[in-house]
Amino acid sequence: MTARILSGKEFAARIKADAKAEAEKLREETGVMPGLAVVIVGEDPASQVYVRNKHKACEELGLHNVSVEMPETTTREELFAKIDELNADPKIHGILVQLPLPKALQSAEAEVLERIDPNKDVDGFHPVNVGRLSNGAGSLVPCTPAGCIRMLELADIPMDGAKAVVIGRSNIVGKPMFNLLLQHNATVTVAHSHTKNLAEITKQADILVAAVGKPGFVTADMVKPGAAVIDVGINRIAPKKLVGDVDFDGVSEVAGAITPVPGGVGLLTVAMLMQNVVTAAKLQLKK
Ligand SMILES: Nc1nc(=O)c2c([nH]1)NC[C@@H]1CN(c3ccc(C(=O)N[C@@H](CCC(=O)O)C(=O)O)cc3)C=[N+]21
Ligand SMILES: [Mg+2]
Repeated sequence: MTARILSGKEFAARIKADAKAEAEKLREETGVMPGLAVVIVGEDPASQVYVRNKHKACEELGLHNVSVEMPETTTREELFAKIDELNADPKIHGILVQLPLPKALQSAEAEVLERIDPNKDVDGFHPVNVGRLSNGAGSLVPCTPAGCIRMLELADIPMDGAKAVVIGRSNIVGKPMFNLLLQHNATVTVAHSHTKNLAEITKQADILVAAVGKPGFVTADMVKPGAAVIDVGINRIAPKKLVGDVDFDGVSEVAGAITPVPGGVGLLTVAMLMQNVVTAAKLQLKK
């Protein structure tokens, strides 16, 4: 069997088209065009692809967008002041502070994320939005997991009653993915680096999500025949070679559906960010 390839390009195009229509309607009705600010502190080369793709997507949708570049030596207070300024800026509806922060600011990461107005938090990382998601009332949900769920819906892959296994328990992917799959009535297991007999668990999954950060970690022997395998890994193994957490060639012989890297989940992440900017603009107009 050869798996159906779930094209990030195709699903991202649908998510962006919906967000674009919503943004245009909002502008007609209120005169407001949603706007995004991306704050980048220092120069992390891995972040640059993402920032470039985000910028292109904003242009494609006609969204207002600004990049705020701050030096590596930025202090916690300077970053707070910038966030306060963006929180107060009526043209900016979404604020994203690119992670990881430089070493000197990493201990302040939680404070930085909490400084962002929760209704402008298009990453969905603010504790208020984490709580809303956990309570089932999330509107600004982390882009990567939200994009994966939207793709499963668009691809008609059933979540209701399915057994889902998420490998990885990060705040950015694993935990919000758990909450979203649960809300869609999947039976969800979260596995991680301390999990025993991992393959025994992953082999039960109808939906297997890999968010580990290790190239080729998920191999064919860990996958149930016919399963949907979502590869969230972004591992740069050479300057121009990006691979996921899934051994794509081996696993695509066993799985029913699989996302490639590149061209998979990364594109969904950017598309869902666009949707979150529009959603954030609506949240602010309601106030
Ligand atoms: N506050 C914050 N929010 C984030 O969402 C965030 C972040 N910080 N820091 C970095 C990571 C990484 N990330 C990516 C998203 C899309 C692609 C992407 O567009 N990938 C394409 C292109 C890959 C390529 O050609 O290199 C693909 O997979 O096909 C990559 C990486 C978002 N992140
Ligand atoms: Mg992918």
